[in-house]
Formats: sequence, structure tokens, C-alpha cells
Amino acid sequence: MGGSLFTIDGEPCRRQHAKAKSMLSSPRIVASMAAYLCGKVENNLLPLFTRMAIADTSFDMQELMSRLMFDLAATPLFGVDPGLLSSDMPPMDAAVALDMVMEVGFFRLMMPASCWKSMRWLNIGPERKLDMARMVLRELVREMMEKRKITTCHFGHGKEQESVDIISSFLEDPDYANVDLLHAVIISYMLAARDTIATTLTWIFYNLAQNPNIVSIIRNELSPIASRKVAVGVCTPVIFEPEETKSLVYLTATLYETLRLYPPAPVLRKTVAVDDIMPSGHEVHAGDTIFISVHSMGRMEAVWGKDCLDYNPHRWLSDDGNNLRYVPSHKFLAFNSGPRMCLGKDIAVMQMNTVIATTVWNFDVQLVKGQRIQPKPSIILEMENGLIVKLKKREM
Ligand code: HEM
Repeated sequence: MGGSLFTIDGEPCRRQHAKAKSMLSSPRIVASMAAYLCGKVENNLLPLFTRMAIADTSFDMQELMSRLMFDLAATPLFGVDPGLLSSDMPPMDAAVALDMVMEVGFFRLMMPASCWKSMRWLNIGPERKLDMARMVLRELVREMMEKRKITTCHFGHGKEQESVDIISSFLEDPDYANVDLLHAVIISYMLAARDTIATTLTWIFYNLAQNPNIVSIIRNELSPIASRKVAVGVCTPVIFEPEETKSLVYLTATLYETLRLYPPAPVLRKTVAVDDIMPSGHEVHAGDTIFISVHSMGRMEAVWGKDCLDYNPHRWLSDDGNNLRYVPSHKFLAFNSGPRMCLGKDIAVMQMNTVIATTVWNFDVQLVKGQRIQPKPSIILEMENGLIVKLKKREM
């Protein structure tokens, strides 16, 4: 990822940041992503969930969310659908390689640099695994670039169909003529857009399965939209489109509550630019490294009050329950705060609300008993053993 937005500062960062911001806020790209999201949910996710429910089969929700998000991240990037969520469940080597990058990244954060650098030089341990993951990812990029020459993925319906591939704008830009830099930018985009959301969705389904009262409130909020879509007594699955879910405050509150307790980026690493004194009174010096545990901050009584450990979406609502309460980003750090705040927040909320609403409305998600839920040591807060669930189709 060397040279990509996540590893740089100063002028190169300013330029990359501006480019990423203009792409991720472009109405054309956002509309294409929304259209592709609806197509993926309708044509892949819902049929798959329906089959699982009919067969009463247990499955790993984390793996499925990882496949879904791989497709949702890669398609607008390359203009080609890798099809990891297709019914034949193809091998997901590239997704596993992305996970490995996150695990080794965590290892590097925890180890003295001399230790991992020696391992890299000797090509042993986690560094060897990273090297292999790098090869898999290079192959992914090569394969997708080849495919995009012959296939173009179209988004939307009828005359409104158009193709979008984010990569074209990098290929046309002389700043990205260096192949290694282009490669780093592509992989960073995949990590930012896939892992964060797949992980959050998995934790949401885990929490909802244990809180049927919260599920009922979400369904009540969805009910007026659903009743406009299907006639009473008709059993067609309902899909909730981004335009319909964006004003749903309780659904969004549930999403934020999950991000508070289970932030997908649980630790942020910062380097001090100039000597300073923190609001806490701690002195910091230029070059110092600071780790911020977003995971711990989300569970601190001093920040969130006595019920800080409860899963309670209501804390995000105004007193009358009709609006989201304003919470400053330095308190709710899941998307970072300040000039380097997440640029994909709105896209992420759009994608997650659509997947949650559609799943929760059409199915009951049940946890399979006897599994141990614990986080994996990684830069991303994935579950070590996945999340094994069963689905029941809702009778309406
Ligand atoms: C649940 C979803 C997401 C969460 C919680 C999240 C969180 C974050 C965090 C914490 C950072 C700061 C990282 C750091 O400085 O160390 C960040 C940066 C960033 N995110 Fe996200 N992200 C999410 C989804 C996305 C998506 C879907 C995209 C793209 C489509 C995206 C694009 C970016 C970019 C480009 C940056 C770099 C901003 C900069 O440094 O200027 N993120 N995100």
C-alpha cells in the first residue's frame, strides 16, 4: 500500500485526497454504485438467502458479506463484476489475501520495526505470508484489467444504463503512471471499501439476532415503504433502495450504535507533526507515534455515559425520536475526524442500510448455538471464527 492515501502525508496526500474526494462524491459514480448495489441485492443476495432459508442450511454470514462487498467494491473500480457472490461460490483467494494484508498490518503495528523488517529481509513468518498475498493481489489486478478490456459492466435500467469504472480516471492521470503506485491505490481502495463494510454488517447481524425488540422497531420503520411496494398477501421479497432508506433514522441509529461498539478500524495510528500538549495534558513530540483505540473509546463511561456497554440505538435519537442527534466526529471516531476523515462514509451508510433493511424485512436471522464470537487480531475488527447463522423466511 506504500504511496497510497493511507500511507502518505503533505502535498502528495493533498492531491490524492482531492482526487478520491471528487470521485467518491461524483453524483454519476454514486448513482452507478446505488444501481449496482440494488442489482446485486436483487439478483444475487436475495436468491442466495432464499435458498439458504428453504434448505434450512447454516452458513457463515461473515464470508457471505465478504463476498458481497468484494463484488460491490471491485465492480465500480474496474467496471467488471468479479462474481464472488455468484451461486457457484468461486474460490475467494483475493479476498483471503486482502485479509492477510490486514493481519500482517496489525502484526507490524504491534512489533518493533526492526523485528518485522528482519522477517521481511529473511522472508519468514507473517512477512512471507504478506509476500504471497501480494502476489495473489497483483494477479487479481492483472486479471481484472484484462477483463475490463473485453467486458463492460452496465449499471441502471434501460436507457439510463451506463458504464463506470473508477480505474480509467487513474489510468489517464500521469501522476499514477508508476505501476506500483497504481497497484497500491487499487488495493487500498479495495481494503477501504470492502473490509470495513463487510465487518460492520457481520457485527450488525450478530447484534440484531440478539435484540429482537430492535429488529421489530426497524421493521415498523420499514413497513410504510414495504406496503407501497407489494400488495398484501403477496410473498415477493422486498428490496429497499438507497433513496428509500436514507431518511430512516432508527435504522441509521442502529448502524451507528454498531459502529460505536464494533468499529471496523479499532485502532488509529497517528504520527505527531510538531511538539504539542494534548487536551489531556500529555506532552507529545514531533515524530512520536500515537495509537488511538477507537474500540475502547466507544466503551468509555466518561464518553458515552453509564450505559456505555449497552447496545442501545436510542442514544442516537433526538428526544422526540424523529431525528438523529448531533454527535461530533471527535467523539464518534469510527470514520476518523478532521481533514483525514473517511471519504466513503455516505456510500458506506447507503450500502449498509440497503443490505440491512432488505435482510431484516425478508428474513429472521438466527445465531447457531455453541459458537464462540471473538475478534481476530487484525487491523480490521473481523470475527475470528466467522458468524454462523440460519435464516427463516418471514411469513407476512
Ligand atoms: C463502515 C464503513 C467505513 C468505515 C468505518 C471507514 C472508516 C475510515 C477511517 C477510520 C478512516 C481513516 C483511516 C486513517 O486515517 O487511519 C477512513 C479513511 C478513508 N476511507 Fe473509509 N471507512 C468506511 C468505508 C469506506 C468506503 C466504502 C470507502 C470508499 C468507497 C472509504 C474510503 C476512504 C478513504 C478514501 C479514506 C482516506 C481519507 C484520507 O486519508 O484522506 N471508506 N475510513
